[in-house]
Amino acid sequence: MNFISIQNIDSLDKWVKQALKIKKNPLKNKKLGKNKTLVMLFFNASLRTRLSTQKAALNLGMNVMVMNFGSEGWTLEYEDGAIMNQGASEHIKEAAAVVSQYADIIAIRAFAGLVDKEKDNAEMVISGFLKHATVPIVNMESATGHPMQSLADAITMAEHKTEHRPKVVLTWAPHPRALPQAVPNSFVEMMQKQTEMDFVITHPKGYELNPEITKDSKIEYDQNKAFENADFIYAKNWSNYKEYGQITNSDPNWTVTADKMKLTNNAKFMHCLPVRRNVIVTDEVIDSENSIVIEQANNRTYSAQLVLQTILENVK
Ligand SMILES: NCCC[C@H](NC(=O)CCC(=O)O)C(=O)O
Ligand SMILES: NC(=O)OP(=O)(O)O
Repeated sequence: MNFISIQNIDSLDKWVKQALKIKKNPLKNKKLGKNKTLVMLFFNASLRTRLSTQKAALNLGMNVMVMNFGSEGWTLEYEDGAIMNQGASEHIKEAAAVVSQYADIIAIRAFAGLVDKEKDNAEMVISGFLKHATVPIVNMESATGHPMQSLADAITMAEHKTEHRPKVVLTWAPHPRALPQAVPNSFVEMMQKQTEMDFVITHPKGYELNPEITKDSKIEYDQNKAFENADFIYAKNWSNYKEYGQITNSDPNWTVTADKMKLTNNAKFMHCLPVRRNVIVTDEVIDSENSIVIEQANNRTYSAQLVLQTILENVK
């Protein structure tokens, strides 16, 4: 069993309930991972994913090895039949097979390059490991998805359940750098599995995410209108998908402000972090009582622990 996408979750409701159970007693399965090793390979920077996934593995009694592959590993070749007389030192065939000798589970972070859409959609790194590793693979944010984040988001929303059917808004906000679509993609896929919530995406015209992912999810181009009566505001920047990887809008009017939050039904503010203060969201909003970003980050541990536990139970 691998955990690559939100589509690997059979019943979101069941998974969220299980994660909340783990949260109540995180050391209950301390023996499950005994003598099992998690190898985490990072091709990009991380704070939450690295520490929460490691913590989750330790809660399960696993051994953990972490490698910053992007800066410390050999440059990998992914193309079959490549004549390797250029920059890459090692082929994914050997690299994935070798890591599998030391690991019972391999977790990988490999962001989108945001230059070549086809290449990013093909998930070169994750696909390479899936093909050539001999142990389960876990996605710690790939080119097109960040499912452990969205599972943590689902857990966090369940803990802040409203009495009425909640309205959840995913809002684009400006950012000085071109960012991947992975987080919003997985958030949208997770929300499509929420039968008890209303969901609206708001972003400037032209910032549509991959339509194969958004499908018939509602888009409202007027951010103020989208915010009306919202119970959860989930802010995230992403770069343009059509004009792939470009920043075509940096309008500060899209920043989440206290005035905008006043349009909502006293909504909770969410963001996966790291966040650019006073660009994505004002200090006033992120420092307010309605901000649940730290709880969200805390739930990354239980999201990861459920994923690792499910895999360990499957390989037993
Ligand atoms: N894992 C959570 C988000 C990671 C990444 N954000 C970033 O790269 C922000 C970097 C910055 O703000 O400089 C993203 O959007 O996918
Ligand atoms: N939210 C998240 O994935 O954070 P890191 O990038 O710091 O791991």
